[in-house]
Parts: sequence; C-alpha cells; structure tokens
Amino acid sequence: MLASEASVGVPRESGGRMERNTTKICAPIMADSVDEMVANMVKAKAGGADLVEFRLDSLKSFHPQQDLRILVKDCPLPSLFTYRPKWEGGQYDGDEKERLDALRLAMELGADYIDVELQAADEFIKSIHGKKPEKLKVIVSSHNYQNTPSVEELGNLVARIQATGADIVKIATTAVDITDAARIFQIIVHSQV
Ligand SMILES: O=C1C[C@@](O)(C(=O)O)C[C@@H](O)[C@@H]1O
Repeated sequence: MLASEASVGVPRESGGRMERNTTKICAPIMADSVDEMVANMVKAKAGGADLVEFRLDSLKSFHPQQDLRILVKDCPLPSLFTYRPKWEGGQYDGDEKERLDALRLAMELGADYIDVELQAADEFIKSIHGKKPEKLKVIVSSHNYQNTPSVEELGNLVARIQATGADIVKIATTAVDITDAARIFQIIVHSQV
C-alpha cells in the first residue's frame, strides 16, 4: 500500500537539512459493533498507533447519526472513516448516496480523514466543496487485488488520483513477486500531492 501526504508531517533535522517525517501508523478496525470498535480503538492507542481507521462497512448494524457521533467523539486518536463498497473489495452493498452521506456526516462531526475510492472521488469531492473543514484530509484510494501494475500504469493512476483534488494518494496493490515492492518505492518518489 502506498499513501503519500505532502502537507502534513513533523519536520526533523537530517544532516543539516530539514526533512518531513510523514510516516504514520494507522490501525484499521473491522468489527461487528460500535462497542467492539470503541474497545479496539483503545487498544490501538495503547499499541502505539498514530491514527485509527474505522471500516464502517464491517458493522452488522449501522446508525450513522448515533454511531458516527460516538466514534468521532470517543476516539483518542485522529480518526479515518472508510465505508468500502463491495465493488472495491469491501463489504457494503447498499445505496451509494447513503454511503457517501455517511462519509459526509463523519466529516461534519469532526473526522480527520475520509477515504473515498477513486471511482467515487469526483462526486464526493464536488459535494463537499466549500464545506470541507480545514483539518480534514481526503484520501482517494485505489485497490488492485490481482497484481501490482507497471511503473507507468502506477504513475498514471497516481496522476488520476491527484486530478480529483485528493489530499492524500492511496494505492493498494497485490504483490505477486518480490520485485513488485520496488515499483511501489519508485512511485512514492513521484507521488507527492
Ligand atoms: O484500503 C485498505 C487496504 C486494506 O483493504 C487491505 O486489505 O490492505 C485494509 C483497509 O482497511 C484499507 O482501507
């Protein structure tokens, strides 16, 4: 997985140059209930995570108004909300508008990050234009569960994600050969948003 973030990070001294350390550890939480998610976010903090990803599509029953309020307010770490549809490898199989509404609500309630799939990004980003809180970062993601494409294809993908207005580029690919990782490293260098 590749996540690139240009604008956030703690500057650090390195050989006389100031560099940004943008690496963060994110703990994804998939659970049947909000109670379980709350228990897991406490464990994530104790384990040293920098942020928590709530996979809303894993919840067996989900009441956005009530549940998102709890997750945002009770989270001791910056929160990332993902509502992954089946067509991108997740578990949500419902109405697309309801899915994007839930992500918008998470934003309004104070989420720090929202993950939206490349296919839905234009619509989502347009819909929050002028309403996006300053602290919110939109992650535009793309998943490939078959393989890791060529550097050229990955580069094109990064460009398509950047063109949506993403704050953070996220690409998850499947490594089928040890050299696949090298292509991801090559792309990281060119993927600053
Ligand atoms: O996009 C991803 C990648 C992931 O699906 C994985 O399997 O690595 C895990 C998810 O929680 C995350 O949002």
